[in-house]
Amino acid sequence: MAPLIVHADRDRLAAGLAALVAEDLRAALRAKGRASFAAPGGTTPAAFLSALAAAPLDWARVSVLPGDERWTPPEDERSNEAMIRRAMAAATGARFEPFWRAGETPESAAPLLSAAIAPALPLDVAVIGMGADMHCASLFPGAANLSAALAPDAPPVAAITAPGAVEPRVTLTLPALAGAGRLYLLIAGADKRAALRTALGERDATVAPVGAVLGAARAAEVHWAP
Ligand SMILES: O=C(O)[C@H](O)[C@@H](O)[C@H](O)[C@H](O)COP(=O)(O)O
Repeated sequence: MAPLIVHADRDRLAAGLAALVAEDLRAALRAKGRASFAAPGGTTPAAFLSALAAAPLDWARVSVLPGDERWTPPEDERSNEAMIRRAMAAATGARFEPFWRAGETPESAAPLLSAAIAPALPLDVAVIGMGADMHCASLFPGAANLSAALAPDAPPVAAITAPGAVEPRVTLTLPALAGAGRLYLLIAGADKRAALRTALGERDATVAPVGAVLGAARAAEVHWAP
């Protein structure tokens, strides 16, 4: 069971998790001379990512990739790549490895991306968000291809589209996320804490993908603030 760390407020959540992740990345740099970090999408993580980017790190040796991407160009405000680059602008020299590929579909890009990120695996750190529907990354309940993306032998990146989604997506799969040296779930608000409680009691991985990912993780923590 992943421990739940409760922070007094969202500022302390962002700062506290950033300090932990920065130390994880420094440890990887000391051990291997390089590090890899999968950043969360959505709206919650911007403060965390900005605080992390301000940490004194040799960012030129850190690969930063999105945990998932809405399949839209980085010029689009919905792009996770754009949000991550903006929030992490202070991480001078960080090696961003975006998922968006012009001229490709999620289906055609996924195997290319699996091959491209292979040298960065296992990830040193992955941080994911969660929706009230118990998805994480783009592992959405009810999505076509979800079971394949949750399989222990899934390739690192899969194409996946949530029912009624604005756009198709690509996502890191369960083995890529769970195989990270450190996996952190970053959530805020009472609704998500309640959804997490439900997810931890749900045995069907396709109903609660976040529960399956946390349950399979090498080392996971949940960080939450009201
Ligand atoms: O592209 C996305 O939005 C992410 O894939 C998604 O998993 C996100 O992390 C959660 O939905 C939480 O999003 P919020 O932080 O906006 O609530």
